[in-house]
Amino acid sequence: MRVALLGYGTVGSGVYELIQKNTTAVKTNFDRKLEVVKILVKNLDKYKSHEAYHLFTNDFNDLKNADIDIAIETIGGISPTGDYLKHFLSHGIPVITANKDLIAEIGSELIEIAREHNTILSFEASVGGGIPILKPLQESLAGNEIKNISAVLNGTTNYILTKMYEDNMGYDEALSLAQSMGFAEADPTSDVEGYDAMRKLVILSTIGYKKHIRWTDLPLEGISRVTARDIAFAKDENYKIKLIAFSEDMGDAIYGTVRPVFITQQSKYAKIDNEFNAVLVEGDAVGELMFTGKGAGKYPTASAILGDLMDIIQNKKILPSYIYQDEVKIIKHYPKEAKYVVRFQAKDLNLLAAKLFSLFSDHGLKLTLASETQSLYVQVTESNEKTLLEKLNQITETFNCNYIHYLVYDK
Ligand SMILES: NC(=O)C1=CN([C@@H]2O[C@H](COP(=O)(O)OP(=O)(O)OC[C@H]3O[C@@H](n4cnc5c(N)ncnc54)[C@H](OP(=O)(O)O)[C@@H]3O)[C@@H](O)[C@H]2O)C=CC1
Ligand SMILES: N[C@@H](CC=O)C(=O)O
Repeated sequence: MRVALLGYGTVGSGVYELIQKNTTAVKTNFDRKLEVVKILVKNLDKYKSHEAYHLFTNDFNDLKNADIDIAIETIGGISPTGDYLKHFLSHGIPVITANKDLIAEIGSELIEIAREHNTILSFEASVGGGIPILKPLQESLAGNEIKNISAVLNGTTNYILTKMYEDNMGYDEALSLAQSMGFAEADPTSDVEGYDAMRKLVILSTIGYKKHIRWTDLPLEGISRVTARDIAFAKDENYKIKLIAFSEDMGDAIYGTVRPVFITQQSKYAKIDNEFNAVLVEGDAVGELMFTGKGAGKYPTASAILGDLMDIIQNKKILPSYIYQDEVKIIKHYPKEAKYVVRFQAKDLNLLAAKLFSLFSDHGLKLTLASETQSLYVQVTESNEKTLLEKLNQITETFNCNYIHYLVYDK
């Protein structure tokens, strides 16, 4: 099996190493010779001293002209990657990718091309790093109606929040560390603003609910507005803050979001720290299942790619059930009763507190003053998020103040 590797960064180099490590086992177990024959990169000079420099190229035409059985894409982004993948698939060459941006954006189009040309597009590594989740969702859980999915899906932000919580590390230092360990995207805005987690949630939800969900349709908030003071408050109150992605099939509509939430120490996510991810799936037959493991990094991600590679070597021709049915209605605000933590920043905190009492006195109201940051933390229960926001917006108009509100997530 002649493999073309596109990209030789964190993930690509891991894939190369794992292929070298597994060639003998593949030969023994499947009677196939596995061989990387081309490696596409951007900057050829970086690889001059690599033992396999002769395989490297920065010209895609070299891959087009080579005799290739499988293409593995670890470049990232939409362009030119999308065109590269379309080229392979339309020539009947199976493709494995870790690229969630591409799958969330044009996954259905790519799968259609694969189907037309009787080939495969696999993307297990695009969600949850090393955690096998797409395959179980499509194959092992095929007899279930998936009710809801909730998850920690971004290693970088989970790492940052863990370091801020456990070690009082600053946001910038924690982000730099995550980048140096290869967890972050080329542009970490994708991580910290929640786009990466949202793309992954939409891939999971589209497969799980078999409904058309565009990643740009769902409300999202990243962690860039979470302050060190918020984390200290969470600690004082025995909570943690996590960037959680969750969606629920409500029959005629989908609720889905990525947002920083407060969780209790008893939450299923409380011990999912650093670059670890976790995906909690509820099926009507099986009930709740939780999948956990390293969601980012060189070898965990390469491990997921090797899993896809083994399927292709064994001639398993299962195309992901990334089926788009009719567009679904999206519910934008959390529709159920929940507890919230709201942080207000205002000049006159006493007046603000009086107003809060008048609006929320019978809603389990608890106020905590953080005078050093001129802020007030409010814990309150509301019947649904839309009602809460109406009240909060009424307050901001009256007091010319700003706020951030966190759902207290109860899983
Ligand atoms: N890092 C992680 O933990 C995970 C990453 N992913 C996904 O895997 C993919 C790769 O991520 P990662 O390995 O971290 O990225 P890196 O930035 O580490 O590596 C990207 C590689 O692609 C090459 N490249 C970039 N642009 C081009 C281009 N136009 N033509 C040819 N080669 C190009 C780079 O070449 P050069 O070396 O010359 O610069 C580099 O080798 C992304 O889609 C990412 O979202 C998925 C799961 C986890
Ligand atoms: N940047 C991503 C990498 C894996 O998908 C993350 O931090 O999770």
